[in-house]
Amino acid sequence: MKLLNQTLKKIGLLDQETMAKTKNRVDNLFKPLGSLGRLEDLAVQLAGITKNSFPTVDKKVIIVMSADHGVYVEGVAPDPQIITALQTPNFVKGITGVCAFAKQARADVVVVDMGIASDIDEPKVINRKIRYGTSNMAKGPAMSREEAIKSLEIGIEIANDQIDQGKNLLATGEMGIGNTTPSTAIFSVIGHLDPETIVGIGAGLPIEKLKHKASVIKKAIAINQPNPKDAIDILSKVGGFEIGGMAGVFIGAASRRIPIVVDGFIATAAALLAITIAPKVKDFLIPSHHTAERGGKIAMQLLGLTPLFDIGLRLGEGTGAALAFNFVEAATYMVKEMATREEAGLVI
Ligand SMILES: O=C(O)c1ccc[n+]([C@@H]2O[C@H](COP(=O)([O-])O)[C@@H](O)[C@H]2O)c1
Ligand SMILES: Cc1cc2nc[nH]c2cc1C
Repeated sequence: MKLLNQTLKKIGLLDQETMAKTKNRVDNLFKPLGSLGRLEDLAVQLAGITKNSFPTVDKKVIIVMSADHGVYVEGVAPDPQIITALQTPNFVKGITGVCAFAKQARADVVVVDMGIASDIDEPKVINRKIRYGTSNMAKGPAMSREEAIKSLEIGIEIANDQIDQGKNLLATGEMGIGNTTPSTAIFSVIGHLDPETIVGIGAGLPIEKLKHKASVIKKAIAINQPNPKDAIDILSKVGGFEIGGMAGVFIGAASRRIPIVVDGFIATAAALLAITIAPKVKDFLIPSHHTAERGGKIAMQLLGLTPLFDIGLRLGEGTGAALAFNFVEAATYMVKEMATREEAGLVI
């Protein structure tokens, strides 16, 4: 709890002066006013985060967190649970979806075992296993409050390690068979929503099983009664180890004034927990895409952010975040490389 509290105390506000200076430069670039759309907003946000009108975001990393879920036994996911353990080493081998896009974006991928249900025989996967999967949230809390805090603090430590190594743009991704179920529970609790109105197919659950998935989520909420105002309570009762880890990464990045990209449905649930713990974290978040998962649009509304693009992604892993890195870096090139009217010698 000490690391979490110390980190929360360090989170500041966006620097309004640098933002105003950058907005002025962007408005004076030789182009029609506002014609570079969201890239202009990104440039101003990055200036506010870094207190620098000309920030560099060339050292990028996607932190992929893996874990398993006790609620899997309720039949809420289409794939064998072992896929979490099988796919996780593939992230360090460079052969997954997120690795392909990270390579294109010149980003590192760091992989963390937060609580996979079996041991991972791959030394490059960082072993921060809290437990061999959460407990079944349809029967009781997914984890203890201590474990929830531990997951947040591991996320903070991983973010700090990466930033200490020089990373200046972070993102989170995840892998966890069944994790759209706790994510939907988190949105339902914080948004006071009936799970049936937002539940989706996840990695491809047959439509006829959706009602069952919603009923499992409803049962988990009814049994555990998470307090919608206490994100640590929600995380412990209906969350997951990788979800807590990602929430910790968001908090850690914000405390160091490092921009951080939010990926899809599960990462959005983690970001929502992070801003429920510390509302100031929101200013440091950059949402990548609208996931095609059914509740995705509502999830983003709960977070209060508008993603950069909507191209039907629903893989997770950090794939959307890796693509978004290109937009974020482009915004910094726009400010640096384009000339203002004055710099271009124009007097009209
Ligand atoms: O990020 C998303 O928007 C997303 C949407 C649906 C599924 N996923 C991925 O699919 C897995 C979870 O799906 P499920 O059906 O097992 O709950 C997990 O490994 C996620 O990375 C990810
Ligand atoms: C193959 C596979 C890859 C994934 N990557 C993220 N979630 C996933 C789920 C499955 C099933």
